[in-house]
Amino acid sequence: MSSLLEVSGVSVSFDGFKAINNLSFQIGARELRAVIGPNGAGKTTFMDIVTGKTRPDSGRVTYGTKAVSLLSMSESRIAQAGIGRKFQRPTVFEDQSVRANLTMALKGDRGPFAVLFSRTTRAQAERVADLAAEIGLSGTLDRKAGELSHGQKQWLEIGMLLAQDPQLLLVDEPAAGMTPAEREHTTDLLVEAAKTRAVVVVEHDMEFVRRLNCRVTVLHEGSVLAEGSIDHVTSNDKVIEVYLGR
Ligand SMILES: Nc1ncnc2c1ncn2[C@@H]1O[C@H](COP(=O)(O)OP(=O)(O)OP(=O)(O)O)[C@@H](O)[C@H]1O
Repeated sequence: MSSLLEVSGVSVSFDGFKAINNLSFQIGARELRAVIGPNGAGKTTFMDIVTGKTRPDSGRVTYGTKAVSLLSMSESRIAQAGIGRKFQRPTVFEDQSVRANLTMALKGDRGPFAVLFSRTTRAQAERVADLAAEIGLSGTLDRKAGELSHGQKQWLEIGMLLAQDPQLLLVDEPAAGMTPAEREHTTDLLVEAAKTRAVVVVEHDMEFVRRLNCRVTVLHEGSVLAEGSIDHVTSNDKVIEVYLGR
């Protein structure tokens, strides 16, 4: 399988402390991957490097069929090239409807002004309806985003990212603060999204990771400690020692 993203031998230090240490990581074009590891393992820094927020001291990061280097690209160019990132806290426009939030997120630079004062084309309306169905918010399109539950806001934000049609989606702790039913829906949503793109999920909740039913990468001290199925990594002695506990 050819990789969509390839990180090779990447290191980065902050004030002499190696947060990422000779890290290598690959993900295929239609793959769901969970990234786990103890606090301070380097999960956030890894995503910061992929999205261009942090520049590594050494190593390579290449992306796409032409294997272009992301290291010389700005954060906004990396986003335009199809890498989307969902942070832990949802950042939807609370005063706008779910429909307006999704419409604004569609490709084509539709800011709030354009959405409020120009007509939405039929194609855009259909795309918004499809996205709402995909994230399970079809029944809430006319409600203000601020009225949604925490879980629904997270799904709306995932929908807004999907509206940009990213090839690689990085998602930080999507299950945090969700009810069991919301977690289940989130699992389905991420599994579905990964059928047409690569999705990396950073998550601490092991039950949630198990339900994703995907390959798992365990980070520790800025490197890959173990990688494989959930059963493979959770039976690894080193993983038990540094992360899961005995
Ligand atoms: N800008 C920075 N300056 C100094 N140290 C940093 C900086 N960013 C990260 N670090 C350090 O690098 C290490 C890795 O941090 P990172 O946030 O990537 O870990 P993490 O795996 O995401 O942890 P958590 O699960 O707690 O979110 C930590 O020891 C952290 O304190």
